[in-house]
Amino acid sequence: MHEPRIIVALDFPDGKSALRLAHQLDPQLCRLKVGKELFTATGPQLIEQLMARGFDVFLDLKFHDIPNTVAKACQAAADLGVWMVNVHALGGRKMLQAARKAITPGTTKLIAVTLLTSMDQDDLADIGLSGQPAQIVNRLARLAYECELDGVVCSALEAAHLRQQLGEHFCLVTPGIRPHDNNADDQRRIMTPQQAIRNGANYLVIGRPITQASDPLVTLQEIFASIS
Ligand SMILES: O=C(O)c1cc(=O)[nH]c(=O)n1[C@@H]1O[C@H](COP(=O)(O)O)[C@@H](O)[C@H]1O
Repeated sequence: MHEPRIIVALDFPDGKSALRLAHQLDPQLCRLKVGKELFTATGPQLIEQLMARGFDVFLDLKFHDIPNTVAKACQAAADLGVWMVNVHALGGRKMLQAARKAITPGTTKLIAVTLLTSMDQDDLADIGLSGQPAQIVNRLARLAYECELDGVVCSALEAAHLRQQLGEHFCLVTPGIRPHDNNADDQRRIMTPQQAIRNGANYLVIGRPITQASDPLVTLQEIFASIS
C-alpha cells in the first residue's frame, strides 16, 4: 500500500458533520485537514478523536503574527501531536525562524503557505505586490527553505519549478486540486490530481471535490487509484 498522499480538507461547521465524513473515509487512503472553521467550532477534542481513528491530522491554522506569538502557537500545535501544521511565509524570516525553533525537526511537519491558491495576478496588484504569482511563490518558498521549514503550500502550477530548485526532500503540499469536470469554486490556480503528482507534489489537499461528492469514499478511491 502506498503512503496516503491525499489530504481531505474537513471544512465543516461542526464536529458531528466532520466525524460523519471521517467515518466514511479510510486512513490507508487519506490524511485529514482541520482548518479554521472546524477548529474554532470544536477545539482540540476533535483532533484527538480523528487521531484515535488512525488518521494523521494536518492542523491548518495558517499562523501569521509576531514571532513570539507564532512560536508559542506552533508549540501548542505540536503538543497536540498533529502530523503537520502551517504558518504564512508572508510573516517573514524572523517569524519563520521562531516557528522552526519551536518545533523539533522530525516531529510535527512545519510548512509555510506561499501565495494562496485562491489568488491570481489581479489580487497581487490589489495588495501592492508586483510580479507574477509564480515569482512570489518562488521567493517565499526559497525563504521557507532557508529557514529550514519542512516544506511549503503552493499551487501545483508552481510545484515543478520548486521541486527542481529546492530538491527532492522539500515537501510540496498542493491545494487547488480539481479533477476534470469539477467546479473551480473560489480557487484560481488549479490542477488535476494527476498533473499535481507529475509536477512533483508530495501531498494533495482536496476538499469539496470529495466532501461534497455523492459518495465521498468512492471519489477518494478513484482519485487514489488515479495517482498511485
Ligand atoms: O493551507 C491550505 O491548506 C490552503 C492553502 C491555499 O493556498 N489554498 C487552499 O485552498 N488551502 C486549503 O485547502 C482547502 C481546499 O479546499 P477545496 O477548494 O474545497 O478543495 C481549503 O481547506 C483551504 O483552506
